[in-house]
Amino acid sequence: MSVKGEPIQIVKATDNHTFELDEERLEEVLLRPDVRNKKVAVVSVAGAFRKGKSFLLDFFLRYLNTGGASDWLGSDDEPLEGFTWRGGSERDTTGILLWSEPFFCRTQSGEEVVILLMDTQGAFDSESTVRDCATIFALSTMVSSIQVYNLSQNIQEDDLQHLQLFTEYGRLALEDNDNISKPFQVLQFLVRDWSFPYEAEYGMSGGRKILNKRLQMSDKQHHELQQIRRHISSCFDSISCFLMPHPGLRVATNPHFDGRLKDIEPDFKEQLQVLIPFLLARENIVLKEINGTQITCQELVEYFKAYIKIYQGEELPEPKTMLQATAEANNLAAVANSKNLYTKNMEEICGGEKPYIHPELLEHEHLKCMEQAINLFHSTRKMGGPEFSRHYEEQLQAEIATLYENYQKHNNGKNLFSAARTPAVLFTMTVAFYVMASLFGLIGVESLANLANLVMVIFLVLMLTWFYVRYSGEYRSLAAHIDQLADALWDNVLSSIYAKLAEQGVKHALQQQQLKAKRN
Ligand SMILES: Nc1nc2c(ncn2[C@@H]2O[C@H](COP(=O)(O)OP(=O)(O)OP(=O)(O)O)[C@@H](O)[C@H]2O)c(=O)[nH]1
Ligand SMILES: [Mg+2]
Repeated sequence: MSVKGEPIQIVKATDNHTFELDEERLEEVLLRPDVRNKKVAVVSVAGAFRKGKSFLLDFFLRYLNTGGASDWLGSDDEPLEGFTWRGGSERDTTGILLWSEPFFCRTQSGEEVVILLMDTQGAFDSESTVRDCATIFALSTMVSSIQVYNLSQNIQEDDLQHLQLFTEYGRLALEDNDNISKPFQVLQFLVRDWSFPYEAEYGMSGGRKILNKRLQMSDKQHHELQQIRRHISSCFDSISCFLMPHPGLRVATNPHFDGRLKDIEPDFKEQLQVLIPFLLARENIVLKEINGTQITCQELVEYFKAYIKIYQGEELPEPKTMLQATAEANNLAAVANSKNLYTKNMEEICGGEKPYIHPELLEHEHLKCMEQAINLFHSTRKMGGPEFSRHYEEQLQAEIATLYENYQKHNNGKNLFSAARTPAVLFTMTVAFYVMASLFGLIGVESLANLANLVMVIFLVLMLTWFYVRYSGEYRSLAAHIDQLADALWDNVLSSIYAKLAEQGVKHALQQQQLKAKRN
């Protein structure tokens, strides 16, 4: 008996690694008048590519299609149809698919609800980025009430690591992340081709045994292992595991196998009859809840639209491969270390308590410290290779440039003359005119001596006024005018005289340094 309906692609992968929601087709299914106001259960199967996800979903279809009748598994000679599945090593399913026919079922309270089946793109194929895989897994976990995590042969630590990464990507997208209620509902680990029934028997109880072992936490465990386990438990309301036997070599290797029951090992069929009712029987089905409230099909459409928008936007951080993330962390740590070395060396030269140093000398020291910092960056072992590190070296140089700018400003602030430039200029002018007045007096040119005296008094008065304004905080605009006058005098007259004197000083200091270096 063939199943009514067809798989419809509701989430499509585009060429530039983004996903698009086919709202029209989604609404065709979920906004049907007999469906839209009913509560909904969404069962999704996700995991690595080529591991029999679509194949399994077709048995889910058979079960729901017959309403769970005792002979739901079908006859021996019937090919398995529904979500497309096939043999081979290349990926098949892409994006997210939904079965076009919703299934109705009456819960124990007598309410009629809708069950939807969802097939997903397999993770870790050679065409998908980490972000693609994380998006599909996160999206399907967010909209489903039961997420079947399909694994091959065992639950390995890397399976848990990926689960952690993907669920974190999902949790990040949920706005009401209060960290108290768990963001997702049922997680069903499904281990395919379990080959150690003598250790843990097929089915639920063996699954529980393995799951307890894998998710067990102990004080002796490394912090990293504990953290993964804590994270996974904090994401799902309920977690269980089921161990599936191998379906037989004809299923796994025969290119002409079309899903007929007679080609499938009896153990596999037996366990299908345990697993599927456990997930889909009306007394077990879990309805989709968001923030603790059961939602209808119509509401699910809105959530779907909102969630996909988040993944299309730029606001979420990009999930990376392990090497990329580690290399990034290594390089950032090396940048921070090198920057610290620069700061430490520069602090010794021109830090808070150190006296003013001439700008040219400061630049000389800055270049020396920067070279040391960059050498340290080069000599630190980092993952990712030189190409990858180049970008971080540029970042280091930019950060050092900013630090240097601040040191320059700080150093200038320490220059007594620039801090007290106005009084110094006024004082210099007062003294200069006093000397001039005395000289003119000495050679008997009284009129010029009087003029110089007058100018000296004016400068003296300006200086006293400036001091008064600075002390009292009154007439501040007057002080600003005096500052302007002093600046003009400094720029046009005094600075060139001072610069000549300073140049001589710096030359002398550099010569001394070179001599010292030669002697050493
Ligand atoms: N070893 C093994 N093979 C299986 C099992 N179930 C199905 N297969 C075979 O695995 C192959 C792939 O099945 P699909 O259902 O297309 O796999 P999929 O996970 O949907 O693959 P993608 O859509 O590419 O992600 C088929 O040849 C199936 O016959 C199983 O439990 N164990
Ligand atoms: Mg598939």
